[in-house]
Formats: sequence, C-alpha cells, structure tokens
Amino acid sequence: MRSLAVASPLPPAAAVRRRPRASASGREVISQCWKCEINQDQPLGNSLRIGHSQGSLQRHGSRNLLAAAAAISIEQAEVSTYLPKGDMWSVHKFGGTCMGTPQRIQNVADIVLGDSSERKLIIVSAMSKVTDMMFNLVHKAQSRDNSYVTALDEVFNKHMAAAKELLDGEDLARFLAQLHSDISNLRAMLRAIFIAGHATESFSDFVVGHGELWSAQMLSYAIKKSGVPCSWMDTREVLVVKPSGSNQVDPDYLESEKRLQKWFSRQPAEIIIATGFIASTAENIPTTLKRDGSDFSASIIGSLVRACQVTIWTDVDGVFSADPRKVSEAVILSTLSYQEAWEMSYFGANVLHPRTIIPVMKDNIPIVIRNMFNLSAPGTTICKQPANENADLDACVKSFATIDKLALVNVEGTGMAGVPGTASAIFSAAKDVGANVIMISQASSEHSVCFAVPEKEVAAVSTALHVRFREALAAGRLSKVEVIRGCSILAAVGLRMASTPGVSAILFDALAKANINVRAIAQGCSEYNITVVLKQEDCVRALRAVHSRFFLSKTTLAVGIIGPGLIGGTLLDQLKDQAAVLKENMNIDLRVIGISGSRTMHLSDIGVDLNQWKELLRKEAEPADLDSFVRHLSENHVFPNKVLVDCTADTYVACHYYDWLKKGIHVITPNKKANSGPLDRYLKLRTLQRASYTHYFYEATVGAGLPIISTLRGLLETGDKILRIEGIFSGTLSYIFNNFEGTRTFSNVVAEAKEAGYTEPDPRDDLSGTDVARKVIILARESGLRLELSDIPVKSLVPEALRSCSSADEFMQKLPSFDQDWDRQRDEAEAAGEVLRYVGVVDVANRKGRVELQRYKRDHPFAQLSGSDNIIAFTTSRYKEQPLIVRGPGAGAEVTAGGVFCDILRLASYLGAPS
Ligand SMILES: NC(=O)C1=CN([C@@H]2O[C@H](COP(=O)(O)OP(=O)(O)OC[C@H]3O[C@@H](n4cnc5c(N)ncnc54)[C@H](O)[C@@H]3O)[C@@H](O)[C@H]2O)C=CC1
Ligand SMILES: N[C@@H](CC=O)C(=O)O
Ligand code: NA
Repeated sequence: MRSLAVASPLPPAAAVRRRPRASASGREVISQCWKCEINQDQPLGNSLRIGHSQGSLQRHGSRNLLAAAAAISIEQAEVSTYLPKGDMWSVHKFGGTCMGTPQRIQNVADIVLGDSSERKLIIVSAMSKVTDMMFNLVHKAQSRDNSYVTALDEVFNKHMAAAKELLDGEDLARFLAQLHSDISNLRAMLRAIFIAGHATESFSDFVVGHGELWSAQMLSYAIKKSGVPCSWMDTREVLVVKPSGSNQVDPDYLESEKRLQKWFSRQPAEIIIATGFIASTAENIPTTLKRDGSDFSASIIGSLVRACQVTIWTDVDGVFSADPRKVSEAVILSTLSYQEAWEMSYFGANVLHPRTIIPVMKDNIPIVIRNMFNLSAPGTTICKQPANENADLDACVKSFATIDKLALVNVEGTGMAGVPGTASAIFSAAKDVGANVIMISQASSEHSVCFAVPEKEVAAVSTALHVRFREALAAGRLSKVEVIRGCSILAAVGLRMASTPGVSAILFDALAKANINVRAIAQGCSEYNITVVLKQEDCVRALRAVHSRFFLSKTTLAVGIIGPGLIGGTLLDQLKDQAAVLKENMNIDLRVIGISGSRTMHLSDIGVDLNQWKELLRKEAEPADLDSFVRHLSENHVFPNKVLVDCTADTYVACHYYDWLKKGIHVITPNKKANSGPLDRYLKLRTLQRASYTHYFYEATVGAGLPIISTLRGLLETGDKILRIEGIFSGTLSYIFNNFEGTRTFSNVVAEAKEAGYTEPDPRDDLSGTDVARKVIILARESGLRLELSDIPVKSLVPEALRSCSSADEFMQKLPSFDQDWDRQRDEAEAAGEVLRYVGVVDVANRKGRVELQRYKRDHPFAQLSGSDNIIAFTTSRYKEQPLIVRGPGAGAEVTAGGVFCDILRLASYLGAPS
C-alpha cells in the first residue's frame, strides 16, 4: 500500500474561500500548486510523492485525496483517470415532483445542460409517487395480496409511457429492455416475498430503489439525446453507509470516496446522473438513506467531489421566513446559515433535513434551494454565515417556526432546590416512556422545572413522573406534577441574535401588543433560537404578530369601521388617500377589513378596496350584525393587531367597548356615549384598559380634531394640577352664535350648521346643550372628577314645545316659529355691547361642571371666534395667570375624521410604528 498526497486543483478564488482540510494523517495541506496538484507538505513516511505529471492529473486531484490516501491501493492509484474534485463540480438534485412527467424530465435535462459548470453531478429521485408505489408492492406481496402483480404492471406502464414520450430510437429500445429485465427480476423477488409472507429490509430497499434507477437512466438518455455525453450512476455501487439506529444511516466517507474514485476511473463523464436515496452497506447489501434520502445523497456526493455548490431543485421559490400557509406575507430568504437552516428544519420548517446539511457544512459548500418551475427566482442559499448582512436588530431574526400539539409538564416543589439529581430523575422518567422532550425551562430558583413534550406522549410522562416522585409528592417536597395541554411552540431563529441586545425585547413586545400570553420561555446560550410556549389557539396570531414585527411593515393593523356616515365615510376616504403613503414612509399597513352601517355590512379577510367601499357596502354586503362583525375582526388570523372604530353616535355600540377591549381589540371613537355614560361603566372600562395592553382613544369626542384630550393628559401626566377648564365646546353652537348677526334668523343659521356637518345626527343634541354637557363630563372625568351627566346643570336652547318632536326633520321644520324670541335675546345683548356664547365649564377646584348661555363683551376672547371654532382654556397650577388655550374648528367632517385618523396612527405608534 502506498498513499497519495495530491493537492486540489482549485482556482485561486476558490482556494481562498475554503480552508485547507486536514489529511488522514491529521496534517493540513497547506501549500498547493493548483495546476499540477502537488502537495508540497506531504508526509514523507509511507507516502508516495508524485512528480508533476501531464494529462489527467493536471485536471484532477484534491487536497482531500489525502483523506483517503492511506486506503487507496497502488492498483487504484495506477488507474488512468482520477476523480477530479473541487470547484469545477456542481451538484444538482431533482426531487420526485421535478421528475414527475416526461416533460418535466426534459426540463430537468435543459436545466442541467444550461449549467455551464465544467462537471456536473445530478442526483435524481424517482418520478413522483413511484417510491410510494414501490413500497406498496412490497407491502402487498408480504401481505400475500395478489394484486401486487397488477400494481407492478402499473409501475411498468408508467415508466414505459414516460420513456416513449421522452426517448426514441436505440435509447428507447435500450431503456425498455432494461425496464423489462428489472421488472421481471422484481416480479420474481416479489413472488418470493409473497411466498415467504415477509420481506427483509434489504429486499424491501432493493425493490423500492428501482424508481431512482429508472428515473436516472431516463434523464441520462434525455441528456444524451442532445449530443452531450453523459453517464448514469447506480449509487449503490458508490455510496456506502452504515446503520446508526433509529432509522438513520451514517455515510462511510472513506469507503464511498474510494468507490467513487473507482467508478469514475471506469466512466469519466462530465455529466453524471446518479440515483438519489439508494446506497449500499459495506457488504454491498442494498439499502436506502431513509427519509429525505435524495437530498442527503446530493449532499454526501457534493462533499465527496468537493463541489462548488449543491442545488436542490424543488417546487417552491426558496425557504420562507415562516410557513406561508400561516403567514401570507412570509418572504423568501435569500441566505441562511447552516445553523439557521438546521434550527428551522428542527422546528418543522420545510427546509432540509438537518443531516443533509452536515456533509456539506464541513467543507463550506453552499446548498441552494431553487424552484424548478420558476427559474427567475434566485432561491435561498444555505451557507456559512453570510458576511454581508447588515446587523440591525430586525435582520437578526431570520425566520419563525411553530410546533403544535404539545403539552407542558410542570414539576414544582420546594424540595427541588439544591438537590442534585432531580432534573436527571425527571428526564429519565420521560425517557423511560419514550417521550421526546422538545424544550426545557427551569428558573434559577430551582423551584420548578417545566418541559414540553408532544401532547400524545404527555399522559405517559405524567404517570411516570407520579410514580417516580410518589414519595416526594406525598411528603410535600414536590407540590405538583402539572400538565398543561393545548400548547404550541413558537421559535425565532437567527444566528445574529447571538450577542445582539434587544432582539428578545422586540419579540416579546410584539407578543404583548397582540395580547398573547407566553407560558414558558427557553433560550440556549448558543442564542440561535428563542422558543416560547403559548396556547395553541394563539399560535398563528402570535406567529403573524412577530413575523409582521420583524419582516413586514412594522405595524399591520386590521381596522373595522362601524358607522360609515359623515365622519366614518370621510375617515374611509382619508384612509384610502393616505394608505400608500403610510406604508411607504411610516411602515404602517392599515387594512380596513370590515365596514358596518346600521343596515348592511361588508367584510373582507385581507382588506376592503377603499376605492369602492360605498358600492361594496351597497352591492356586496350582508345584513348588519354587530356580533358577527366583531367576530369577523377578532377571528381574523391574518392580522395580529385589530382596532374597532366606532363612528356612530349610538349608545348600544358604545356599550360593547369593554368586551372588545377584553378580546384584545383596540377601540377608537369620536362617539361620546361611552365616556359620558354611567360613571360605573366608564370607570370599569378605564380600569380594564389601563390594566391591559389594549388601547382606547377618543380624542375626537371633545373639540373634534383639536388636541384637547391629549393636551389635558399631557398636563396631568406631567404633574400639573387642573383648576378649571372652560370654553366653547360646541362647533355647532359656536357657528350659530358667530353667525347669528344682523338680519339673519336663528333657524337659518342652525340649518347651515347642520348642512355643514357640524351638528350631531339630531341637532337637538347640540341645541339642548347635551352634547356640550357630554364634553364637560368627559373632561371632568379625565381630570379625576367622578361626575354623572345628570350632575351638570344645562341650559337647553331647544324650545319646550319642540322637545317632543318625533324626528330631527320635524324639529328643523318647526324651529323658525321661535326665531323672534332669538332675535330679541340677540338684540338685548347687542345693545349692551355684548354677544351670546354657549359655554361649558369644568370647575375642577370645586368638583363641579356646568353648561350655560352667557353674554360676553365684544373684546372677550370668546367673542372673537369665527366659523365652528372651539376655544378651550385650561387654567392650571402652571398656567394660572394666563390659561393654556386651544382654539380652532371643533366640528366638521374633515377635521373630525382627521382627529380619528390621528388616533389610529397614535395606536400604530403605540404598537411599534416609528414615530
Ligand atoms: N360631526 C362632527 O363634527 C363630529 C361628530 N362627532 C361624533 O361622530 C359620530 C358620528 O357623527 P356623524 O358622522 O356626524 O353622524 P352620522 O349620522 O352622519 O353617521 C353615523 C352613522 O352611524 C350609523 N349607525 C348608527 N347606529 C349604528 C349601529 N348600531 N351600527 C352601525 N352603524 C350605525 C348611521 O347609519 C350613520 O351612517 C357621532 O358620535 C358624533 O358625536 C364627534 C366630533 C365632531
Ligand atoms: N355636534 C358637535 C360635533 C362635535 O362633537 C359639535 O357641534 O361640536
Ligand atoms: Na379633540
């Protein structure tokens, strides 16, 4: 035996990319001549130094030949063609779907031919469904079911038909002859299985592996048809594996490399089509690489030839940031590190089986996942940590994955702390019943250990723990072994989470804002993944919440609008006009997913087309139903954050805010009914809202879009003391008295205010002073006074005789008959150099409020207003001499809808949108 020391013919760039590999003798090949492949650092002992030679060796050789050197015999060393290794090889793997029809096999051939790599090794699976058909043959035969014969015919017919469509002439004849021969061998073997009523694993593996043999041959003929030489390889001649327990196998790299070398010396083709999935044992018994075996084959062979890349062709565009069936906004990741891919596949993401990554990982060979049916998609490259990624917080998390149907087991008790062996006893009990522990968490107080197992295994685990800890439980050293069913795991995966502060804060913040309770948390010190356990029913919503926080626009908000009247309708139009800008500039994605009027409602799962909301509400609507409207919003799993905007003036709707907040739905409204309704209900609502992560905003209830509530809050929260708030709180009444001059009649001016959209749906609410009283109550309660609406003395401007009118229209018709009375009041004031103004006062110091019609001198600030102006003066400890005054239009469609819109954006900002 002589060993070889041959350096790799890597071009310089590739040589730089890879670190030298250790040789079998443990030494590294540190100096290479890539033209003549001579290792300048070879051990002299039992090795043979090969001088610069011409011909084949110039293109061949590898640093890693060393790895096999000791095992390569002179006989093999002397064969004329060495297996070249290194960057000239590209390896492709095509799965069953890619090989599903003759046309697809032809497409595969085209892709292979389109790859300009010097050498190509193509691994193929059986045509789709064929592996199942083959397993079924074995199953039928060993169950002594005669129909295996017809099932075998089907297998034959499927391949014959495919070959006839794909091939012709001699190639077809050769393939069919081989197919015939294989089928008759299989028939004999299945007959033997039938008679024995049993198939050994190797018999079964032999039968099943035929799908790959046929697909590889068909593809190689299809490639040859275009005039390019190509060989096909039965990988059972090359790949040697040994069983490693629990239905897994370990590749024998040395032996496989040796055999590949030998194979290649006989057939030194530039394109090799190899069978995936199948292999053999060291004793040449056929076996398979088990689940996802073809990917594994590609990765092992990629490693054996030290390929520049292994491309796994499939039917998706790449690896998604989350399961696209659960998160429609999931994005394709352009790169993933090996560890990330590994973590994700563990969590059930359909990436690659972790073992597929191992062979290529040691040589830093990238795996690219690509879509055969969408060649324009660049796919996902799985490689060593990509260097060029920006390390901002959001980029730290690569993807999210979930596992459902889990149960948490919580073992708790004071007797655990400081007692070595408790954890070992707990987990050995789980092991004894064969339970797979998916996640473990123990707080450092050692008071409890909790772990997650598949729900179906939890009963056995619980019993085993009760048995194991019977004495400890009886003695009270353990207080309980508790099982919490119906759990899911949500994991955030990303290599860059390691040592980046703040990632978990963002994750938990997103969960909190979506009102999701976290039951257990685990993060290993590798920091590649953060795992949280939650209620299974919350899982998809949680997934969407965190995904949208890290991947999407920062804040996605589903909006339900109730009451598309003047304000609601204007708001919808404003949302329509501004949505794109918000998305682009602020990363806020607002989606109106439901609009409900009093008669009809229109619902959408992903967002109503706001260009035609009126039409949709008319033509594509269902009868309005508040409960089902709210259910539509709360049960929507696409959007993690939801808000109901009540644009009605309805008390019935306002009564529901408490329930909505409790459901985790935020509430925004210009409707004054909730905050000016019964005090106890108001207090209950505020208490709930303060205790929860749900928000309730109502800026437009006072002064419409003017910043009244927010100003008051700002004063209070910064410790100012409110003494008095007074002003003109009614846009309608302001307009009326600002314009009730000269020869104009009172009723005319009221009609104008109504026409301008300043009044309440029923203008009597304005003229009666009730609307102002409600605003006074809202501000009083905001200032800490516990007043009821009935505590506010109100001067009503509705003539006694018109209070009982059955409708607003009737009231408006009858109002002119009272104009003379109004003329008189105005003239009297004018004679005194005064004007009439309707004011509200919150007398915080004396814990009172009132609403009254007053006369003010013409130079008083209240007399200086115009249009629908409100003016609100805050007298506080800080603003004592000169009150803080807010003034401006306090009613009207645009300003009020704008105020509501502001609240929606305030909410988005509370939920994480940039400010
Ligand atoms: N108009 C203004 O300048 C201001 C109005 N507001 C408040 O805005 C709210 C809306 O006022 P407007 O738009 O002017 O009234 P509006 O009468 O034009 O609109 C209210 C809409 O709600 C609908 N509605 C009533 N009950 C409903 C129910 N149970 N379910 C679904 N829809 C229902 C009505 O059919 C109507 O379309 C009121 O609460 C008002 O106090 C607040 C500040 C200023
Ligand atoms: N009708 C109200 C509208 C705002 O709340 C008013 O006139 O002020
Ligand atoms: Na306001």
